[in-house]
Amino acid sequence: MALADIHKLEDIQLLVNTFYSRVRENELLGPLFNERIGDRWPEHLEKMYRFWQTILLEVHTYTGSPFPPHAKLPVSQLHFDTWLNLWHQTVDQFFAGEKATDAKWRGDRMAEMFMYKIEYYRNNDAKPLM
Ligand code: HEM
Repeated sequence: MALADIHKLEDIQLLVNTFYSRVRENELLGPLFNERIGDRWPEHLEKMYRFWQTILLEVHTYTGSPFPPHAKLPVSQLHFDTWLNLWHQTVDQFFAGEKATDAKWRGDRMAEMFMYKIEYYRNNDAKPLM
């Protein structure tokens, strides 16, 4: 059966829940997330539904600043590649279409931007404003 595209909040929830359950089990990424998030996983997942709902469904429920929690993470390109592999795999497992393609493209762009900014702040002793 052909896969449907991402249309509604329940689709985002399936995507986000499956993705983060894989992240938590991942050897490289799991400890990084679990150590920081601890017992706040329900809140993190809720926030990520809002983030992706805002980007993909244009329902503007996310009002945070995505970058600051990443600014000082001890991560390299390998962490972002691992994150992106899991994200692409999870999107492709459940969905196909314009929104699914956009979800992967947005993930790529955000990862690229985060890695760039992380390196910039590492090399320049400056503080991120947003
Ligand atoms: C190596 C890859 C990544 C790691 C290790 C990582 C880790 C984290 C951690 C630890 C938090 C903070 C949770 C908390 O303490 O509340 C967070 C928040 C968040 N992450 Fe990531 N992340 C990664 C990649 C990404 C990418 C590629 C995106 C976007 C596509 C993203 C979007 C977000 C957003 C929107 C938040 C919530 C920010 C807020 O508080 O409003 N992350 N991430």
